[in-house]
Parts: sequence; structure tokens; C-alpha cells
Amino acid sequence: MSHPLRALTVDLGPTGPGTTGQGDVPDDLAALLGGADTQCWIRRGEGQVGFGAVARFTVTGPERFIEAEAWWKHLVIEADIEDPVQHPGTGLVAFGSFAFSKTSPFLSRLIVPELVVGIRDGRAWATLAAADGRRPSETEVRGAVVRALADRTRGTGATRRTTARADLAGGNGQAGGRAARRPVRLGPGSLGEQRWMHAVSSGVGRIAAGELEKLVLARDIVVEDGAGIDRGEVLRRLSSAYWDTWVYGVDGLVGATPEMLIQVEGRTAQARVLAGTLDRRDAFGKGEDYPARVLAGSAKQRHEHDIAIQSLTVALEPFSDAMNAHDEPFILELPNVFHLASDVKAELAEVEGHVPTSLALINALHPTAAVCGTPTQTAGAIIRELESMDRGPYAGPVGWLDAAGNGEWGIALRGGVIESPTTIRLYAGCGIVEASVPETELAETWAKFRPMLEALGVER
Ligand SMILES: C=C(O[C@H]1C=CC=C(C(=O)O)[C@@H]1O)C(=O)O
Repeated sequence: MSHPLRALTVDLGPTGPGTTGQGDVPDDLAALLGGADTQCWIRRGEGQVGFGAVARFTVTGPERFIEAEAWWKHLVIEADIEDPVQHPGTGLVAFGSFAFSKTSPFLSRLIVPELVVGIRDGRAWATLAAADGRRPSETEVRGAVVRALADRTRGTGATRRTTARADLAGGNGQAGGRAARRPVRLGPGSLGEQRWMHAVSSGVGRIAAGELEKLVLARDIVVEDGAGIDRGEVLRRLSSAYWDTWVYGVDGLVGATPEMLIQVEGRTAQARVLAGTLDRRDAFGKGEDYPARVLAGSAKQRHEHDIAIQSLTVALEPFSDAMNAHDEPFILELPNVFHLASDVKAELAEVEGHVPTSLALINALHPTAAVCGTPTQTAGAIIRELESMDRGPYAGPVGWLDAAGNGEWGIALRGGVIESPTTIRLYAGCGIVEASVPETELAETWAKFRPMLEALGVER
């Protein structure tokens, strides 16, 4: 017999040594990442890590966001939640990942962890949820945290990996040649490099013919590590190297995204729109103002960016009482690339007597022109035709939501899907406009693969 969920949140106090009296919650949540059944959302060491699962929902199709929202609302109404902390992310929480495409067979999902440990502004909390009808006690919550901390200490000892060098044959062939010190192979995905560049040329042709204005084309590559993909270590490496991005781990989907689709806290919604990219390696030694000159100063990059901003603001407008976006984009600096970026902030309106939840918003916003194109329907159809792959959760929303309707949903970029204990498929794409050059776009995908390749110990 199934019972409604019962959950208790406990304030664990400031992070760091000797503060909780129940094992020290580290300042950096990434230190808690270990086993395969952990879910995470971490930026600058804060966020939340979930362990185990007391409830799961999976769905496919065009109504995936709406169906997930209905499931979540029902679960929350039935649940008994005691949450004295009352921050975004406290109380009952679900982590989620959604397919990019309404036609994808990938199972979009929400996962309610048994234990969530979170940090916000230097203070830690934990929520324990039970599905057996009993209300967890404070002692049980603290005990679960102590066990999670102890498992972490056992599971993440010395770093096992050494960096292997992947010597690529033509960029899409075998890797792990003479210099490889362990069995890592980097192989092509659905399309090799030549065929993918041909797809980009076709896309440019369709834009020139007036079928659409912008298209985002992606490709995949496959990394095989005979020693096994160490999910926890990949996430820890991403979190330490890409400190300013949102590091996500939801089942087999892992990555570090710089793009925020929508973040909802009470009535405030925020998004970070990116479009326009410069590889840091191409900017090296060219002066401090080089990124601004080639990104903000380029008509092609500005055009690509303006289309992405407009697609978000037009979709957000019906849900907003007020909205503001800076007139000028800024340069976002990441360890691998520079991006042209814009932050958008909106005061959410009541729609039919309710402030929209984060899931209702992603239903309206996804897919933006940063990952699909303009017009959306045409771009989506051409993506299906030219990419020769199913994107799965790549470029779909990934993040979490709570019982009060708060949530953070990034766009699942700069990541991959662990397909077997030894295989991970990585994805990267580029905005294509009429002025795009296939070779340049191919090079850009390699720059976007870099965070994952480095985290997997593949040097290229
Ligand atoms: C589609 C991706 O990036 C998007 C986000 C930022 C910049 C982009 C660009 O310059 O093309 C893409 O629109 C990806 O990383 O796979």
C-alpha cells in the first residue's frame, strides 16, 4: 500500500568544520557527490544534492511539462511537509530532466530524493522524505546526513584518474593512441565531422532561401573509458573547473551549463540567455578587448544573440507584470569560451489566480532560439532532418523545483549522457545564421565539448 510522502527539513547551521555537531557539511557541496543514485544542482559550491529516491515520474511527448506539473502538484497536495527553514529548495524537492524534443523516446523525469542536503548563503539544511507513512524525526534527518557524509568520505578518496591524451584521427576517429595511459577512446557519434559540416551547409542554404532565420545544429561524440565512467568524479571536476556554471547530475545526464532557462524565486523569474561564442584559445594573446570586439562588435554574433533574447522575452511576456533586460549584452567569461550573454529579470503575474510555477514557465519557454532556432517549428523540423540523431535530454531543461513553485531550470548544455558503465555520449551545438561557416562551427563544437572532455580526463 502506498502512502503520501512525509518530509521534514532541518536547519544544519553554517557549513564548515565543527558547526553542525552531526558531521561537518563541507563548504563545497560537490564534495558530497559519490554514488550513481545522487542527483545534484551545484553552483559555486552551493545548491543541493539528493540521495536515493522516494518517488519518480517519467513521461514522453508534447505534454511532458504539463503532465509532470500535474504529477508534482498532486504529490505535493497529498504530502505532509514540515519545513521550518522556508527557503527556495527546502521542503519537498524534485530534480528533473526533460527531453529536448516532443518526439523523443527519452524519458523525461522528476525524481524526489529520500535525502536532500542543501547549502544557501553558507548555511546548510537537510530534508528527509519517507514513503512508508511515518514522519521522519529530526534525529533521523541528522542521522541520514551523517551517513551520507561518511559514505562520501569512503567513496571519494584519492583521485583515481590520470589524464589520458586522445590522439584523434581526423577529429572523429580513434583516440587513445601512443600517448594514452589508460583505455580511453573518443569516437564519432551519429554524424562524422564531414557529414556534420555538410548538414551545417544545408542549414545555411535553407536560411539563405528564406525558410528560417536561425537554426541550432548539434552533434554527438562518444567517449569510452575501459576503466569505467566515474560519475561522481566527473561532476566534482566540472564543479571545481566551471565554478560559475550550474553543474547538474540527474540520473545519467551530467554536465555544467552556463545558460539559465528560468529561475523562479517567489514572484521573481530570471534567465540568462547566451548566443555568440568565442573559443578562449582563439583569443589568447590578442588583447583584453578582443572578446568584446569579436563578439559584441560582430554583426553576425549580435544578430544570433538578438534572436535568442527575443525568443525568450516574447515567450515570458504573457506571464510577467514587468520585465527588464539590459540593452547591451555582456561578455561571459568561462574557462573554455567567451559568450555574448544577457540577463533577463521578470516580475511574475498571476495567471488565472496563480503565479505560474517553474514547470509552467518552461512549458512556455522551451525551446528558445539559443538551442533550436527561429521560427521554432521550422527550426525543430529541420533539426530532426539534418542532425540524424535524437537529442535526448541534451538542450532540454534540467534542474529542480520545490513544493512552493520555486525552481531552477538550466538548459542541459556542455554535458553528456552516461549510456553504459564505460560509455558516455557528449553533445554540442552551434547557432547557425546565414553568415555561418561550417569549419568555424565545427571548431566551436570542440570548444563546447572541452569541459566534459577535460572532466573525463581526455585531452584534445
Ligand atoms: C547549443 C549550445 O550552445 C548554445 C548556447 C550558447 C551559445 C551558443 C552559440 O554561440 O551558438 C549556442 O546557442 C551548446 O553548447 O551545445
